[in-house]
Amino acid sequence: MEEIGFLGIGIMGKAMAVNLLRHGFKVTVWNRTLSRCDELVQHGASVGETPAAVIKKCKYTIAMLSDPAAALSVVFDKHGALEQICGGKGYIDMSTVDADTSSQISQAITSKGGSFLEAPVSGSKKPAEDGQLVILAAGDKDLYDQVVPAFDVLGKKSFFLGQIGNGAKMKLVVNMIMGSMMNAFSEGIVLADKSGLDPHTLLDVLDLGAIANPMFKMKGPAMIKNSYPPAFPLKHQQKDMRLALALGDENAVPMPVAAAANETFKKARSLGLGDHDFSAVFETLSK
Ligand SMILES: NC(=O)C1=CN([C@@H]2O[C@H](COP(=O)(O)OP(=O)(O)OC[C@H]3O[C@@H](n4cnc5c(N)ncnc54)[C@H](OP(=O)(O)O)[C@@H]3O)[C@@H](O)[C@H]2O)C=CC1
Ligand SMILES: O=CCCC(=O)O
Repeated sequence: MEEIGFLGIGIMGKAMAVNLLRHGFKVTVWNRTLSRCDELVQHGASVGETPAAVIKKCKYTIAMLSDPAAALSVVFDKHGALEQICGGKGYIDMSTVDADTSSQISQAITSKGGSFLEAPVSGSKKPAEDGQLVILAAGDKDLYDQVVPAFDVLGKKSFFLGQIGNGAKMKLVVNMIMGSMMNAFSEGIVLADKSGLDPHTLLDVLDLGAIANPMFKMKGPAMIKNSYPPAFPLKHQQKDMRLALALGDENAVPMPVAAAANETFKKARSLGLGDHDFSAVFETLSK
């Protein structure tokens, strides 16, 4: 494959770009806080001074940015991706955003002759480091076929879900379920503890039953120790609950459980826990 551009070297972007470099891809990176690119240079990356400079250099550019405002800013602002996008170039936004944001970016890119894929991912820091993400792509099928070699490095499975918006919606549905589950899990740990049970035994019992899952297994022991090293920042989980609730609103789907979960994530943000892992929502219940 040609050289790949990578915009956004946060928790996920860094792990994904390093993974591409490890597998022999040439990668040019950009990050708003440019100094965060230094570590990538040590892994063999080149640095672009602006998103436009990266697009100019690379046939394909991936973006992995925090939220809709960031995704739009990197495309539309001065020295943004749109300034250099043209026929023959592909832009792949892997950030978690809503379908409307993705459509706006798609329309802008394609109106300049470029091709566009949205491709949000399921899986967190460790799966990103291990190339075990689940990729939820939608948009330009030709571009999808061209970037499969990169997706094969980044993920264990890619889905092509059809028209723009379907990847974004699938991702929001998955994260809405995850956020609600994290709240129920947190309540369960607190209930076990306060009613005189050993929370570690609860984890063992859960792990042997029908609701066993990697999230409970991975995060439970740290939560019991009130430790929340950020893999998936809580502020991003709350953003995803908010966007999923808006999708529910558009489609007249009642979501009382997700709405309650969103409130606890908001409460956690108000307590200054936004940059902790989303499992820190536990703090709102255990205090
Ligand atoms: N962490 C996870 O487990 C997962 C995260 N996601 C999604 O992936 C995306 C990235 O997440 P993650 O890496 O965890 O987040 P981080 O907060 O670690 O990184 C966010 C990135 O976005 C950049 N950014 C933020 N605002 C702007 C802006 N206005 N203009 C330009 N760049 C900006 C940051 O730059 P700077 O360094 O300058 O702040 C940074 O590169 C999010 O959409 C998240 O929901 C999806 C799956 C899993
Ligand atoms: O968007 C973040 C997803 C985190 C995960 O799937 O573990």
